Amino acid sequence: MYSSRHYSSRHTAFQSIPVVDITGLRADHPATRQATAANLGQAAREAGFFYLSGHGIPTPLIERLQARTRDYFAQPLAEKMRDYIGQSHNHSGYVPEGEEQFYGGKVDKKEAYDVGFDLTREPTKWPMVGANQWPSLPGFKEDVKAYYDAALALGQHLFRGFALALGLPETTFTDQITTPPSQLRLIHYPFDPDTPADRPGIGAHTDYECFTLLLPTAPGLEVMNGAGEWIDVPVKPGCFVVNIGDMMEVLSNGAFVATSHRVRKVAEERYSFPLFCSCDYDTVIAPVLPPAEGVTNDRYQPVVCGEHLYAQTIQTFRYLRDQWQAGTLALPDAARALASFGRLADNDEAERPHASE
Ligand SMILES: O=C(O)CCC(=O)C(=O)O
Ligand SMILES: [Fe+2]
Repeated sequence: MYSSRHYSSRHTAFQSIPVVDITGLRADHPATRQATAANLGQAAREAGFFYLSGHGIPTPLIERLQARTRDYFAQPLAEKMRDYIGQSHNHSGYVPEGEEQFYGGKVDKKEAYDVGFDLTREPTKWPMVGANQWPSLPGFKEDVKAYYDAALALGQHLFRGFALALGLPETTFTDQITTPPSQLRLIHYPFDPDTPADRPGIGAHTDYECFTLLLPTAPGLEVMNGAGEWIDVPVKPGCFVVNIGDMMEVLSNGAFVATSHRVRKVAEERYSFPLFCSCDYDTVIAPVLPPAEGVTNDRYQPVVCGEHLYAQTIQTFRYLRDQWQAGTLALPDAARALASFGRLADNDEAERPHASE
């Protein structure tokens, strides 16, 4: 879900992130939808990170998701490990602290439960799409699925908005989204005053997919602006946080840039719920526009959406990396080194890790 990288000089030196109300995306009148999409486009260009209001997801769905998540993580580790992600076929389940490791980074102080598009007619031909592993906790599956479905539908609205913002037919992306490898993570950042100050909740990274719809419960999230400064993203009641991911950067030929973000050591117990919105696994992601200003013609090469995601996941999740290093699992063709987007890719070649390391 993440690649690590620094900042993009194509963003402004914003000191807070903009708010975009997307109520107008549901309007019957095309001009209203277009005007709303223009606001989306501006936020995606200038910051790559914004609050989303007018999302339309009912509060009880969110409250039930949060309550189930609290109950789930309050269980003993041995109970949670019964649904360890390493025993699933579609990369779903419990992710204990230390399972994910990023290049050169400290181990994140977090645990998670990951679910994907719950495609129960198994087997599928895609490694990250299939039937989810669900814990036996009563109501968990129902409430998490209900939230997933609502958030995925919201994501489809945004995909239509981004298409308009890029000057494309409204259904350009949604035509390619039927069984996407879009993951919802339930993340728990435990509060532990003894954690060293430099051990983050999540180290700096960009997200791999097109965009992310995030619901946080407490402060701690920071985003890097175009001047390389870390800017606080406090919780804004009633709003989601949206950020542009790697695939949208490619699609827009650099007009929208995936934005680096991180979660610092938390000052209170924190939960957050990102839905990583992707196109279908086999979708070839290639620029749909001429290069943005300052972007060379060959900067963005076509990449198979799911392969990019899977390759990055193999390199960061211990259970997959072990299989890869043992030779029982191959990286997909599209494998790129981690951190191959944005400024790190432009300027810091020497820092970039390689898939073989
Ligand atoms: O917890 C958060 O607020 C951010 C999580 C995040 O960046 C991610 O999961 O990719
Ligand atoms: Fe992220």
